[in-house]
Amino acid sequence: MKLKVCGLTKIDQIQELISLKVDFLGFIFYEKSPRYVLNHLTLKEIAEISHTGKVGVFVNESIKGIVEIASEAQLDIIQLHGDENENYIANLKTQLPFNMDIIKVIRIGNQTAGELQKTINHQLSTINYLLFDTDSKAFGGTGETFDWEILNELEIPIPYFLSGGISLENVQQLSTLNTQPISLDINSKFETEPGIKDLKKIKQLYEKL
Ligand SMILES: O=C(O)c1ccccc1N[C@@H]1O[C@H](COP(=O)(O)O)[C@@H](O)[C@H]1O
Repeated sequence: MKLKVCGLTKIDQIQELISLKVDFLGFIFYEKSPRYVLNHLTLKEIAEISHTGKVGVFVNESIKGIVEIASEAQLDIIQLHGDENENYIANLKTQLPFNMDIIKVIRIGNQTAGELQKTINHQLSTINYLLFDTDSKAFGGTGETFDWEILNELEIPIPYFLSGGISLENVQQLSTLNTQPISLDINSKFETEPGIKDLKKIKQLYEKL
Protein backbone atom coordinates (compact mmCIF):
# COMPACT_ATOMS: atom_id res chain seq x y z
CA MET A 1 0.00 0.00 0.00
CA LYS A 2 1.23 3.49 -0.87
CA LEU A 3 1.54 6.38 1.57
CA LYS A 4 0.69 10.07 1.22
CA VAL A 5 1.85 12.44 3.94
CA CYS A 6 -0.20 15.61 3.84
CA GLY A 7 0.18 19.09 5.31
CA LEU A 8 3.94 19.42 4.86
CA THR A 9 5.61 22.72 5.70
CA LYS A 10 9.29 21.99 6.42
CA ILE A 11 11.98 21.23 3.86
CA ASP A 12 14.12 19.08 6.20
CA GLN A 13 11.10 16.87 7.00
CA ILE A 14 10.20 16.63 3.31
CA GLN A 15 13.74 15.47 2.49
CA GLU A 16 13.56 12.83 5.21
CA LEU A 17 10.19 11.61 3.93
CA ILE A 18 11.68 11.37 0.43
CA SER A 19 14.47 9.19 1.78
CA LEU A 20 11.81 7.01 3.45
CA LYS A 21 10.31 6.63 -0.06
CA VAL A 22 6.95 8.21 0.75
CA ASP A 23 4.85 8.01 -2.44
CA PHE A 24 2.95 11.30 -2.24
CA LEU A 25 3.84 14.61 -0.59
CA GLY A 26 0.79 16.79 0.18
CA PHE A 27 0.89 20.59 0.26
CA ILE A 28 -2.15 22.52 1.45
CA PHE A 29 -3.00 25.61 -0.58
CA TYR A 30 -6.01 26.60 1.52
CA GLU A 31 -5.43 29.84 3.39
CA LYS A 32 -7.72 28.97 6.30
CA SER A 33 -5.80 25.78 7.09
CA PRO A 34 -3.23 25.81 9.94
CA ARG A 35 -1.08 23.86 7.45
CA TYR A 36 -1.26 26.52 4.71
CA VAL A 37 2.02 25.84 2.98
CA LEU A 38 2.60 29.34 1.61
CA ASN A 39 3.04 30.61 5.19
CA HIS A 40 6.20 28.45 5.30
CA LEU A 41 7.52 27.71 1.81
CA THR A 42 7.58 29.61 -1.47
CA LEU A 43 6.28 28.20 -4.74
CA LYS A 44 9.89 28.13 -5.95
CA GLU A 45 10.99 26.06 -2.96
CA ILE A 46 8.18 23.58 -3.63
CA ALA A 47 9.14 23.48 -7.33
CA GLU A 48 12.71 22.60 -6.35
CA ILE A 49 11.62 19.51 -4.38
CA SER A 50 12.59 16.57 -6.54
CA HIS A 51 9.71 14.07 -6.29
CA THR A 52 7.12 12.79 -8.76
CA GLY A 53 4.20 12.69 -6.30
CA LYS A 54 3.75 16.32 -5.27
CA VAL A 55 0.07 16.84 -4.49
CA GLY A 56 -1.52 20.30 -4.17
CA VAL A 57 -4.62 20.33 -1.95
CA PHE A 58 -7.19 23.00 -2.90
CA VAL A 59 -10.57 23.94 -1.41
CA ASN A 60 -13.02 25.71 -3.73
CA GLU A 61 -10.12 27.60 -5.34
CA SER A 62 -10.49 29.47 -8.65
CA ILE A 63 -9.36 27.53 -11.72
CA LYS A 64 -6.92 30.32 -12.55
CA GLY A 65 -5.44 30.07 -9.05
CA ILE A 66 -4.91 26.31 -9.29
CA VAL A 67 -3.39 26.50 -12.78
CA GLU A 68 -0.91 29.19 -11.71
CA ILE A 69 0.13 27.40 -8.51
CA ALA A 70 0.38 24.00 -10.22
CA SER A 71 2.69 25.46 -12.83
CA GLU A 72 4.88 27.55 -10.51
CA ALA A 73 5.20 24.86 -7.81
CA GLN A 74 5.57 22.11 -10.43
CA LEU A 75 2.88 19.94 -8.88
CA ASP A 76 2.11 16.45 -10.22
CA ILE A 77 -1.38 15.92 -8.83
CA ILE A 78 -4.27 18.19 -7.88
CA GLN A 79 -6.44 17.23 -4.90
CA LEU A 80 -9.84 18.93 -4.87
CA HIS A 81 -11.04 18.94 -1.27
CA GLY A 82 -14.02 21.30 -1.51
CA ASP A 83 -17.36 21.25 -3.34
CA GLU A 84 -15.95 21.21 -6.89
CA ASN A 85 -18.45 19.61 -9.31
CA GLU A 86 -17.86 17.69 -12.54
CA ASN A 87 -18.25 20.80 -14.76
CA TYR A 88 -15.63 22.64 -12.74
CA ILE A 89 -13.27 19.65 -12.92
CA ALA A 90 -13.78 19.20 -16.68
CA ASN A 91 -12.99 22.88 -17.18
CA LEU A 92 -9.94 22.70 -14.91
CA LYS A 93 -8.59 19.71 -16.84
CA THR A 94 -8.63 21.65 -20.11
CA GLN A 95 -6.24 24.15 -18.54
CA LEU A 96 -3.81 21.76 -16.85
CA PRO A 97 -1.05 19.72 -18.53
CA PHE A 98 -2.62 16.53 -19.94
CA ASN A 99 -0.60 14.24 -17.65
CA MET A 100 -1.64 15.93 -14.42
CA ASP A 101 -3.81 13.64 -12.29
CA ILE A 102 -6.84 14.74 -10.29
CA ILE A 103 -7.90 13.40 -6.90
CA LYS A 104 -11.50 14.25 -5.99
CA VAL A 105 -12.32 14.16 -2.32
CA ILE A 106 -15.63 12.77 -1.16
CA ARG A 107 -16.25 14.09 2.35
CA ILE A 108 -18.34 11.58 4.22
CA GLY A 109 -20.92 12.94 6.67
CA ASN A 110 -24.46 11.70 7.03
CA GLN A 111 -25.13 10.83 3.37
CA THR A 112 -26.60 7.43 2.59
CA ALA A 113 -24.60 4.89 0.59
CA GLY A 114 -26.96 5.54 -2.34
CA GLU A 115 -26.26 9.28 -2.25
CA LEU A 116 -22.51 8.70 -2.06
CA GLN A 117 -22.65 6.26 -4.97
CA LYS A 118 -24.43 8.87 -7.09
CA THR A 119 -21.78 11.47 -6.29
CA ILE A 120 -19.02 8.99 -7.16
CA ASN A 121 -20.64 7.98 -10.44
CA HIS A 122 -21.04 11.63 -11.50
CA GLN A 123 -17.37 12.40 -10.92
CA LEU A 124 -15.83 9.31 -12.51
CA SER A 125 -15.30 10.56 -16.06
CA THR A 126 -13.20 13.56 -15.00
CA ILE A 127 -10.95 12.21 -12.26
CA ASN A 128 -8.10 9.72 -11.72
CA TYR A 129 -8.52 8.95 -8.03
CA LEU A 130 -11.10 9.27 -5.29
CA LEU A 131 -10.21 10.18 -1.72
CA PHE A 132 -12.56 9.50 1.16
CA ASP A 133 -12.30 11.84 4.13
CA THR A 134 -14.50 12.84 7.06
CA ASP A 135 -16.80 15.80 6.43
CA SER A 136 -16.28 18.89 8.60
CA LYS A 137 -16.69 22.66 8.52
CA ALA A 138 -12.89 22.92 8.15
CA PHE A 139 -13.08 20.63 5.05
CA GLY A 140 -10.24 18.44 6.33
CA GLY A 141 -7.37 18.02 8.75
CA THR A 142 -9.57 17.46 11.83
CA GLY A 143 -8.27 14.01 12.80
CA GLU A 144 -11.85 12.72 12.83
CA THR A 145 -12.56 9.33 11.28
CA PHE A 146 -15.75 8.27 9.53
CA ASP A 147 -17.28 4.80 9.75
CA TRP A 148 -15.29 2.88 7.12
CA GLU A 149 -18.06 0.27 6.95
CA ILE A 150 -19.95 2.49 4.47
CA LEU A 151 -17.17 1.92 1.92
CA ASN A 152 -18.16 -1.75 1.81
CA GLU A 153 -21.59 -0.68 0.55
CA LEU A 154 -20.12 1.22 -2.41
CA GLU A 155 -18.84 0.26 -5.80
CA ILE A 156 -15.51 2.05 -6.12
CA PRO A 157 -14.38 1.57 -9.72
CA ILE A 158 -11.16 3.62 -9.59
CA PRO A 159 -8.25 3.66 -7.12
CA TYR A 160 -8.91 5.58 -3.92
CA PHE A 161 -7.03 7.18 -1.04
CA LEU A 162 -8.27 6.61 2.51
CA SER A 163 -8.07 9.61 4.79
CA GLY A 164 -9.58 11.19 7.90
CA GLY A 165 -7.88 10.60 11.22
CA ILE A 166 -5.75 7.67 10.06
CA SER A 167 -3.59 6.69 13.04
CA LEU A 168 -1.25 3.98 14.28
CA GLU A 169 -4.20 2.65 16.28
CA ASN A 170 -6.91 2.36 13.59
CA VAL A 171 -4.75 1.21 10.69
CA GLN A 172 -5.27 -2.46 11.64
CA GLN A 173 -8.95 -2.12 10.73
CA LEU A 174 -8.03 -1.74 7.07
CA SER A 175 -8.50 -5.48 6.75
CA THR A 176 -12.28 -4.96 7.14
CA LEU A 177 -12.43 -3.15 3.78
CA ASN A 178 -13.55 -5.19 0.75
CA THR A 179 -11.79 -2.88 -1.69
CA GLN A 180 -8.40 -1.82 -0.39
CA PRO A 181 -7.20 1.78 -0.89
CA ILE A 182 -4.29 2.38 -3.23
CA SER A 183 -2.86 4.70 -0.60
CA LEU A 184 -3.34 5.92 2.94
CA ASP A 185 -3.40 9.66 3.42
CA ILE A 186 -2.03 10.65 6.82
CA ASN A 187 -1.99 14.04 8.44
CA SER A 188 -2.87 15.33 11.92
CA LYS A 189 -2.46 12.02 13.79
CA PHE A 190 1.20 12.03 12.75
CA GLU A 191 2.06 15.53 13.93
CA THR A 192 3.51 17.20 17.00
CA GLU A 193 1.72 20.41 15.95
CA PRO A 194 -0.09 21.46 12.75
CA GLY A 195 2.33 21.19 9.83
CA ILE A 196 5.13 19.59 11.90
CA LYS A 197 5.24 15.86 11.26
CA ASP A 198 6.20 13.21 13.78
CA LEU A 199 8.67 11.22 11.71
CA LYS A 200 9.14 8.59 14.40
CA LYS A 201 5.43 7.77 14.21
CA ILE A 202 5.52 7.73 10.40
CA LYS A 203 8.37 5.19 10.52
CA GLN A 204 6.28 3.08 12.93
CA LEU A 205 3.40 3.18 10.45
CA TYR A 206 5.71 1.94 7.68
CA GLU A 207 6.54 -1.09 9.82
CA LYS A 208 2.82 -1.89 10.07
CA LEU A 209 2.00 -1.55 6.35
O1 LIG B 1 -5.03 19.48 6.85
C1 LIG B 1 -5.73 20.47 6.68
O2 LIG B 1 -5.61 21.48 7.39
C2 LIG B 1 -6.76 20.50 5.60
C3 LIG B 1 -7.54 21.63 5.45
C4 LIG B 1 -8.49 21.69 4.46
C5 LIG B 1 -8.67 20.63 3.59
C6 LIG B 1 -7.90 19.48 3.71
C7 LIG B 1 -6.96 19.39 4.73
N1 LIG B 1 -6.21 18.25 4.88
C8 LIG B 1 -6.59 17.02 4.29
O3 LIG B 1 -7.49 16.35 5.16
C9 LIG B 1 -7.13 14.98 5.25
C10 LIG B 1 -7.52 14.43 6.60
O4 LIG B 1 -6.66 14.86 7.60
P1 LIG B 1 -6.66 14.21 9.07
O5 LIG B 1 -5.94 12.90 8.99
O6 LIG B 1 -8.08 14.03 9.48
O7 LIG B 1 -5.94 15.19 9.92
C11 LIG B 1 -5.62 14.99 5.01
O8 LIG B 1 -5.13 13.80 4.60
C12 LIG B 1 -5.43 16.12 4.04
O9 LIG B 1 -5.46 15.63 2.69
